[in-house]
Amino acid sequence: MGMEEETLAADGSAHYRLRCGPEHEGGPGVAHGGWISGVFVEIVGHLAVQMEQLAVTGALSVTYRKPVPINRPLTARAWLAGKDGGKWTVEGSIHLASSGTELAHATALLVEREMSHYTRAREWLGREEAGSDGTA
Ligand SMILES: CCCCCCCCCCCCCC(=O)SCCNC(=O)CCNC(=O)[C@H](O)C(C)(C)COP(=O)(O)OP(=O)(O)OC[C@H]1O[C@@H](n2cnc3c(N)ncnc32)[C@H](O)[C@@H]1OP(=O)(O)O
Repeated sequence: MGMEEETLAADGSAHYRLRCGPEHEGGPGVAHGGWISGVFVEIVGHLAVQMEQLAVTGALSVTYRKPVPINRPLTARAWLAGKDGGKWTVEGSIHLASSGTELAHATALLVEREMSHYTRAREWLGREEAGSDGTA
């Protein structure tokens, strides 16, 4: 996703240097919105990894404030905004490195899981496909 460096701050927030390459161009000189969302999924998810907790993204809301330029140094941050049992609210932002201006902001709901999540997912897929006649 164009991540070049990650640092963890003492307050637990994660800070990144990154850049959007031309392969993710969504309009002349600017990033595709899917790349921006993908960066957020990665950085909010990685915050849980850093805290040694397996969690999946249940919901992600992105506000695209300004076009994100390709081929320019960017910075990003992710931080824990709240926790309610096994549900985490994690926020993220992407900034133009030269000015610090916020270009996009995200709020994500992460849901804690055990590794059995993936076994159940495979079992669920098996049931779905067994019930399908293949014409869907
Ligand atoms: C440079 C370094 C870079 C490093 C990069 C490394 C990358 C590493 C990082 C990469 C990271 C990649 C990460 C990825 O890409 S994860 C991939 C994308 N996400 C998924 O595939 C998840 C698919 N969805 C599910 O599996 C289920 O729907 C989940 C598990 C999310 C919930 O299933 P379920 O509902 O059966 O779970 P529960 O019954 O235990 O519910 C628990 C609680 O959560 C509440 N709830 C659930 N969903 C929502 C919702 N949408 N809004 C509001 N609330 C919601 C729910 O009401 C309940 O609340 P409460 O009743 O307890 O109050």
